Amino acid sequence: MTTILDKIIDKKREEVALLKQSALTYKTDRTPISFYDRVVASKTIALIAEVKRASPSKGDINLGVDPVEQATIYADNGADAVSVLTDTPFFKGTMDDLKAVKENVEIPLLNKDFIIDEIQIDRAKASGGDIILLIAAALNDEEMHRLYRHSKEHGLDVLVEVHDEAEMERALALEANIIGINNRDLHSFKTNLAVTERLMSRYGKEKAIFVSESGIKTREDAIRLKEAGARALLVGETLMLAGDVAGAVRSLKVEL
Ligand SMILES: O=C(O)c1ccccc1NCC(=O)[C@H](O)[C@H](O)COP(=O)(O)O
Repeated sequence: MTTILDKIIDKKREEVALLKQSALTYKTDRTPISFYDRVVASKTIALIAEVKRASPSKGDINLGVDPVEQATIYADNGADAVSVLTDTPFFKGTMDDLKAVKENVEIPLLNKDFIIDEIQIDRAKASGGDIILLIAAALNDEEMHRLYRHSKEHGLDVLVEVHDEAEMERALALEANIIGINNRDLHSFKTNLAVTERLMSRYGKEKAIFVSESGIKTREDAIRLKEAGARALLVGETLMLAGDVAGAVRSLKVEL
């Protein structure tokens, strides 16, 4: 059965083909900021706070958001990284959002996109990204290894995202040091924090930093995921819809 991810990746292939045809090159000598080091040093659960205008599961979430204003509130209230969704067709984000946030915020930035080719990694780094995302469900082993190596050679952190045991085994075989467990089912779009609990109980917490992703709403959720062994949380919709964004960020930063 075709998932939304298959549709997104089909569109991404067109985007990558156009990028490769263009005369643009993505060279930069900047040194990315380490998210991994920040998490290891942190005494609280780390928070990756996301700028997310829209999504396939929810449609429009917050189209009027100013990414710089939102990211500044995140950073000023204790977020450890900002995730900027740069996919346009499905999430209504842009690479310009990432560049603008980079100019104004000093914590690490995750270029949240659907990476299938090295050129997107080079573009991410040149546009201010410090972390890139590799989604196990979208890549075969050869692609994951090649793209992981390319990112590491360029000094970037890599968040390797998994949904189930089989993908977790592949991420661990890669020796990924940051693994995201996505609580969102790609078929039904339903989120279930028990996915993190199930995978964390099966795989040793020592092998990587585990980030619980999607469907996180409250401080109680953060405590539950910390108790399951997660060292970091990735939160989008809850923060994009919060009346008090600063308070929402602070409430998720639970002590380890
Ligand atoms: O959010 C979606 O609808 C979605 C659908 C298909 C693939 C990816 C999707 N989201 C990307 C993400 O990983 C989330 O934006 C991120 O984990 C934050 O989730 P949330 O806090 O539930 O907004």
